Amino acid sequence: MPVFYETEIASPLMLGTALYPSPDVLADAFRRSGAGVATVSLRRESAGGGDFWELIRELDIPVLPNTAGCHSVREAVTTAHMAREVFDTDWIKLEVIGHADTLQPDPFGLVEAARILSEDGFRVFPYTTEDGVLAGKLLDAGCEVLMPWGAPIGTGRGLMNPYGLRTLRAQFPEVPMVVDAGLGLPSHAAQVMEMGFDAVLLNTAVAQAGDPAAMAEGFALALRAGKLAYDADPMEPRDMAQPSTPLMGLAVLE
Ligand SMILES: CC(=O)[C@@H](O)[C@H](O)COP(=O)(O)O
Repeated sequence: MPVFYETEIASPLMLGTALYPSPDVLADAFRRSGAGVATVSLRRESAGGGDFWELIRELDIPVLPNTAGCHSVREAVTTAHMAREVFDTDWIKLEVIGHADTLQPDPFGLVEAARILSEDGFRVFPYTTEDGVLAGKLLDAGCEVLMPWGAPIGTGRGLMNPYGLRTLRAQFPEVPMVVDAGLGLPSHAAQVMEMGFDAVLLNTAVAQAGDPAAMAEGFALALRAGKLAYDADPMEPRDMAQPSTPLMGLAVLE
């Protein structure tokens, strides 16, 4: 199972806690999928109050607070400090949004905030793009985990740039990596694991499904299938057809 900052988590499924139709549905989705980490937003916690925190505590899994909605380094750093106090963890999923429409990360702000927070003892999980140069800068800034995007948050489009993600995975084979955001279907999660990534983080695809608990379980099964396939050393695709049935014993027609 994936290890992040010396902590092994019970499942490669990291699940967000926003957008569910009710707290009971949220709890069902977590239980049925056996998700390994719950991501929470400080803003959500502020709005939901003590009941929400109680619900998360009852899940009894590690909590990864995030700086969702932060558009500047200052805002993200301040939010991370507040989250550390509220959730009593030094883990922080760092989002510094650079574009209001696409919610694309701001690479410059992200690196700066990652450095400030790492120096202050945070264990940073940066939400980033699949850019390998940016990844190297984040590692230099103190990050020991990377969270490249699959597609923009909330789109459910699956992997926009599989080639870029594969390249990133190959460039830093020892770094734990979580593909975060934009996944819409369990098959997208299987694809991530087949590429050798360690985990996925998703929210909208489960929370907005007609049956969130069933969809969460579907993702959990797909992650397992993808990981099994990756570990089983899959065949290389080839261009030319090659018969899978031996030709020996074939009838000869004159
Ligand atoms: C929950 C959380 O952290 C989101 O910001 C995350 O990026 C998930 O994205 P999707 O909602 O697209 O799965």
